Amino acid sequence: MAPRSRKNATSQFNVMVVGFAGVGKTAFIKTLLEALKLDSPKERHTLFDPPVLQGPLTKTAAPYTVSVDLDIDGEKVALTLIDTPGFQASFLADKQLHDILGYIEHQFDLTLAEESKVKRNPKAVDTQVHACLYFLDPTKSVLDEYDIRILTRLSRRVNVIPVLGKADTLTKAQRDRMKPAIMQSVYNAVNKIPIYGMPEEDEEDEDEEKDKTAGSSLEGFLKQFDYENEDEDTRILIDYIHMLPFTMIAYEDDPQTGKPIAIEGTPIGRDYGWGTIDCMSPTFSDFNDLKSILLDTHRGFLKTATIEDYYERYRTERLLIKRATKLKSMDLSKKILEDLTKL
Ligand SMILES: Nc1nc2c(ncn2[C@@H]2O[C@H](COP(=O)(O)OP(=O)(O)OP(=O)(O)O)[C@@H](O)[C@H]2O)c(=O)[nH]1
Repeated sequence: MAPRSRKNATSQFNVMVVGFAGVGKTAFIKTLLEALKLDSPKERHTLFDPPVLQGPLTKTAAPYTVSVDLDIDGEKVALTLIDTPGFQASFLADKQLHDILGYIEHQFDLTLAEESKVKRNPKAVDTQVHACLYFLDPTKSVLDEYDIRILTRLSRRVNVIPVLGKADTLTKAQRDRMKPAIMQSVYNAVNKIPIYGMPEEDEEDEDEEKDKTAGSSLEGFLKQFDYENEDEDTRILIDYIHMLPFTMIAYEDDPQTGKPIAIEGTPIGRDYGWGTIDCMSPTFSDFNDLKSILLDTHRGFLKTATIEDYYERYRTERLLIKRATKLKSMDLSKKILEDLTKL
C-alpha cells in the first residue's frame, strides 16, 4: 500500500508567552496576529478572538490560547499562541511558575499516553509547547534572582527565547548596553542557563567545568566557532545568539476607532504625540527577526529540540520514577510477606 500523502498535513506550532505582569505579553500576541494578517490579508485567520484580545488591553487573569492557520511557503501551519497571566509579585512567582511548568508537562503526558496506545490516533494534535518567549522587564537593567530562577527552571522543559518588552521605553544607547548585559547574566562563570541556542552543562562535570571556565563569557563561548567554516545550521544558530534578547515594541489601538494606529505607511504603529513609529520596522525593534526566527528559520529546530531533548528527558524521568516506585512497592510487599510468614 502506498504511504498516505502528507501533502495536505497541517503542522502544529505552539508558542507560549511568559513573564512578569505588564511587560507586554498580550500586546505582543496582538501585534503578531496583526502582522500575520498584513502578510496574507485574504487568508482565514483566527477562528475566534478571545475576549482579552478585543478592546483595550487588560490584565490576563487566566491562560488562554489563540490559533491562526498559516501558509508558510506552501506548508500548512497551525500556529497556536498561549498567553499566561503575568507573575504578580516576586514571592508568588514560584507558585505561578509551577502552574506554567504543569501545563508544559501535561502536554508531554498527553504525548506519552498517545505513544503507549496499541493503536495510535493518526489525527492526534501536537500540543507540545515548542517555544516559550520569556518577556523581560525593560525597567531592570540586568536579570534579577527571580528571572534567573524562572529562566533556569523553564529551560529544563522548553526552548526559552528571551524578549525585552516595551523597548520604546529605552533609548538606543540603553538598549545597546542592556542586550549584552542581559546575555552576560544568562551565560557567565556562575550561571550557564541553557536557554534555546545555548549549550547545556553536563551535570556530572559541573564542578570541573566551572573551575575550567571560571571567568568565561558569552564571547568566550562564541569564539570557539569559526563562523565562515561552520555548517549552515551552526551559522544560523550563531546569528541567532547574536540577536538575543529580541527587543519588542507592540502597536497601540487608536482609542477613537479601536483599530491599530496606522499613519502614512505605518500599518501598525505607536503614537507618542511628538512622533509615531512603525512597530514592524527593524529600525525600532527586532520584531521582524523574532517573527522570522519563530515561523521560518528556527521553527524546525525548535520542534526537533522539543521532541528529541525536552520530551525525551521528561519521558526518561517519568519512567525512572515509575520503576523506582514499582521497586519500592515490590520491596514493601516482600517485607510484608516475610513478616506474615514469621507470624
Ligand atoms: N510603551 C509601550 N507600552 C506597551 C508595549 N506593550 C504593551 N504596552 C503597554 O503595557 C501595558 C501592559 O501590556 P500587556 O500586553 O497587557 O502586558 P502583559 O505582560 O500581558 O500583562 P499581564 O496580562 O498583566 O501579564 C498596556 O498598557 C500596554 O499598552 C510597548 O511595546 N511599549
